Amino acid sequence: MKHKIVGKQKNSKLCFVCGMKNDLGLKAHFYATEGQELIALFKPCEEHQSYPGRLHGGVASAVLDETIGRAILNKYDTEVWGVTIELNVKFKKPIPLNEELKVVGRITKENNRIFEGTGEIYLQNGETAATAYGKYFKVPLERIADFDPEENEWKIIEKEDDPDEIEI
Ligand SMILES: CCCCCCCCCCCCCCCC(=O)SCCNC(=O)CCNC(=O)[C@H](O)C(C)(C)COP(=O)(O)OP(=O)(O)OC[C@H]1O[C@@H](n2cnc3c(N)ncnc32)[C@H](O)[C@@H]1OP(=O)(O)O
Repeated sequence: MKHKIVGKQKNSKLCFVCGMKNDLGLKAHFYATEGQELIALFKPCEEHQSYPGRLHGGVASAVLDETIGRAILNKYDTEVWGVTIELNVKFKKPIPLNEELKVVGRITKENNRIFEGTGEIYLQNGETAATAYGKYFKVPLERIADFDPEENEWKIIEKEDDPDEIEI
């Protein structure tokens, strides 16, 4: 299925998943789709392994968590932030290193205190490697972190190969 991309989310400086200056991080890029989903693209490397050649399940969980947690920004931009209070991940296939992976996340339920969502990691052959359900507590950003957007380099990072559509 082709997903039309309607926008790109911002990256940060040091977040493990989206920090562009975190040398051990995933440096994932996040694209909002026409269908109100969010797609993360990232390429794990050797430092992200568990068994040799296999992505660590905790790292897979981290990227699923952030993709679902960021999907709320498609709707509210930066007005609503959440902290994860529950994450349930199912690992269905080994996830390889050194190849680009796609993660899709979406919000499935929301009220004034929490939001919930689901997500999946897809292998290059289209198989679903992991699925997740996450629950998030809405917290104002100033209660989550002492966050200065400039200091934390919170900005859109444009790449020459930013996609107009993503096929999964
Ligand atoms: C510009 C910025 C750039 C940023 C840079 C880039 C980053 C962009 C990332 C964005 C995407 C994010 C994706 C990753 C997000 C994380 O990784 S966040 C890190 C992991 N999570 C956490 O640290 C959360 C830790 N927990 C807490 O801080 C506190 O438990 C909470 C959630 C704030 C709640 O605490 P509280 O305000 O003191 O409230 P409390 O009375 O304890 O609970 C309130 C209610 O929630 C319920 N509750 C609390 N915990 C739970 C639970 N685990 N399960 C079920 N119910 C619960 C309680 O039972 C209570 O219910 P009621 O009794 O009122 O009915």
